Amino acid sequence: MNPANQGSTDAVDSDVGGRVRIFDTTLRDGEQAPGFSMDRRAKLRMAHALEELGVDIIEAGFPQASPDDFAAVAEIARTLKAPTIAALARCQDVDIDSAGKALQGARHSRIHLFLSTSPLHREHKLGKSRQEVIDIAASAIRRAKALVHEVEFSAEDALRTEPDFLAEVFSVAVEAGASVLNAPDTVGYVTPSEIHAMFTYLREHVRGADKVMFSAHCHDDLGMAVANTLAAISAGARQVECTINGIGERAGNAALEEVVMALHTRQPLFGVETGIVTQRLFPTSRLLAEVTGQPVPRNKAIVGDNAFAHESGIHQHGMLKHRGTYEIMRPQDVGAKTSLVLGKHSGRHALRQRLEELEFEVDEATLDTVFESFKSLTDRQRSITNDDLVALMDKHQNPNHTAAVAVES
Ligand SMILES: CC(=O)SCCNC(=O)CCNC(=O)[C@H](O)C(C)(C)COP(=O)(O)OP(=O)(O)OC[C@H]1O[C@@H](n2cnc3c(N)ncnc32)[C@H](O)[C@@H]1OP(=O)(O)O
Ligand SMILES: CC(C)C(=O)C(=O)O
Repeated sequence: MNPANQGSTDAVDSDVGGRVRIFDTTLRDGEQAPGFSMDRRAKLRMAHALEELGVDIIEAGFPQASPDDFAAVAEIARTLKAPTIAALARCQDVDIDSAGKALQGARHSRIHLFLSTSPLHREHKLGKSRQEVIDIAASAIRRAKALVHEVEFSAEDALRTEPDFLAEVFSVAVEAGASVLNAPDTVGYVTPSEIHAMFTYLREHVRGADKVMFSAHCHDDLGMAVANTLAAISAGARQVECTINGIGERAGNAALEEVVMALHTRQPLFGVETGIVTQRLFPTSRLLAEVTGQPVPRNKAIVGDNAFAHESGIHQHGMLKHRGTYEIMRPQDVGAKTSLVLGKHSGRHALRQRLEELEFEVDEATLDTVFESFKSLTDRQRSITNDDLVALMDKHQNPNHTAAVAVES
């Protein structure tokens, strides 16, 4: 086993910074959302890409969900070398045994057990008392522990659970052998200050807290999944569960690329590192879009087409003087490129720069004239290509040339 991948070996201490483990659940929580399911072949392709990206743990699926998911987890477990491979299981023997079997070939294996702890879920979903929840969790952890290298226990709906009861469930989970304790915000309900307070409380009140790793798993129902994940890290979480492009149940999970680049870009603020090869973020995002057939929204942070694109003249002028005026990350650090898109909002500086790139010599008078034609064209056309510019210049230089007329019509 590679100690660097083992949850129990890295005691949590937010005050001294350290390494945050990236637990990718694109292939489990991500694929649970309508429209995102992946078959075994798609999962294997994504798993290889996630390994290249440098994630620490890949949650490959839920083996009890279907024969194909069992096969996908088993194949990923057999094939991948570096990351820990995790499989989800309810606290039921059938799920645990199935997960254990699927993970048999893995170099580093983890069963991820979950059981609801909030009053609402205890009463309406499980119909179990507090003590029954504790007993079921403990016996499931013991069973799982015999099958794999390590066990993660998730208290489903943790952030709506009474803190003292949650601390008790987690304390028993540690005694039973869990080495990672995940407190998910299952329904994306809390705010950053609330999740910070919960993780601080848990680290102070769980018996054996110093021997385990605390993990955050945040959903985006109120658009706070990434902010909440970062707040949990500030409170000592050293594993975070996230997905490529933020896909996942309902409004999704915390987007891996956003969490990682926030930690990277604001490193002095958070004082932690990840093992992510950030240059692989963009290609991995695009691969997911390809295998699921779900395009990435243009304005998506980090990996959307517009994340490093500038059309406004004032911004383009700033970018041409110093890219730091309008970009806080280097696009090449996430595997993307900057683009200055010419359109309705562009100004003379960007137009001149593009014309010079196209090897036109542009004096002020030419620029003024061509700029006027360019602006009229943008009222009819959303973006302007190099061919359009060549035609505009041709019309300017050869007013009687017929090819240029098409541009104006
Ligand atoms: C927060 C999360 O994301 S949890 C993960 C959710 N993901 C999924 O559900 C995807 C995969 N799921 C499936 O394919 C199916 O739900 C299966 C195969 C796991 C189970 O199917 P079924 O046996 O038909 O049960 P169904 O899904 O209708 O109901 C859930 C059952 O699990 C029980 N259950 C729910 N959570 C847990 C848990 N953590 N531990 C033990 N039992 C649980 C429910 O009480 C219910 O039990 P019941 O059948 O005795 O009433
Ligand atoms: C299984 C758990 C971690 C989960 O997905 C959730 O609570 O959202």
